[in-house]
Amino acid sequence: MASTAPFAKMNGIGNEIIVADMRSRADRVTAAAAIALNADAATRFDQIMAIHDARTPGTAFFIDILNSDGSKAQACGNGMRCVVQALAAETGQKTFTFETVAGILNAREHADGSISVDMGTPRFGWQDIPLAEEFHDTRMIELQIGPIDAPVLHSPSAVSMGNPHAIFWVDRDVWSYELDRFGPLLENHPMFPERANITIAQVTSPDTMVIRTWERGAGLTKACGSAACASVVAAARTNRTGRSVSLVTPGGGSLHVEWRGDDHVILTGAAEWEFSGSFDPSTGTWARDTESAA
Ligand SMILES: N[C@H](CCC[C@H](N)C(=O)O)C(=O)O
Repeated sequence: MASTAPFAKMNGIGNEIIVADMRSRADRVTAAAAIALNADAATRFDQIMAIHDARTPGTAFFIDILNSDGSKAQACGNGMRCVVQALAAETGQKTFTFETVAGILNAREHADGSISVDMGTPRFGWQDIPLAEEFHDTRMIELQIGPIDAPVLHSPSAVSMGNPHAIFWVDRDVWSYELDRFGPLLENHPMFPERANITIAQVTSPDTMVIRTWERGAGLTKACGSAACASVVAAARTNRTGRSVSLVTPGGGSLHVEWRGDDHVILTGAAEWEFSGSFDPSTGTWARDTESAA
């Protein structure tokens, strides 16, 4: 058995996050540990954000991201805010430079407690997302679900925010779609060789949007930060909104996304600590800290 590592159960406007402190150790959180933690109602999560020692000069930490099915994710905006809040509380520092498999990213905690994460630059090339077929223009790709002559969802925009996203535009309330039924089919559609995060988005004004996301490797979640970023970028690219948009997510929380003139996408929102404990990164066996809140 590996020695235990501290963790904090947190959430980013309802996106269920475990921040694991893997500093000063060489092992990684295993897929088996992720699956075991997710099987326990008390530690059920959408992503584990594992903080490792830096491996590149100029960065403070390397962050490894796991989905609840044990697979790896390249980006997790809501989880990054939880990491920032945990590290800011520990160190008093307000700005951080992280490395993930998708590259370097900067984040900052503001005086009001909200946190902004620079999610980097979006990519639109079909090979970058990736898609299985060549599409010259990924603002709208050919993909539909439901009856062939009356599809329920069709013609999504596709975007990479380091991870693959498809955004289906809808006119009706996002709750009126059976995302729990269509999500798994679309996530695993042959169009997406690395699977995809599936979002339905209703634009409500040039600077507001409501989204619901079926996450790759995690299923329906209360919020998905990279999907919020992908949705705003795709909405701006298709002239549905401007480049600065507030989003409402199923957790009831709100996120703000700005696609800056320098092409970087900035995600801003809250993060919340729930309880702390320690766990075995190889098996997922865990215990709550006795002084930790319920
Ligand atoms: N909840 C995350 C996204 C996780 C994406 C993950 N499901 C993937 O496999 O790409 C967020 O806030 O950005």
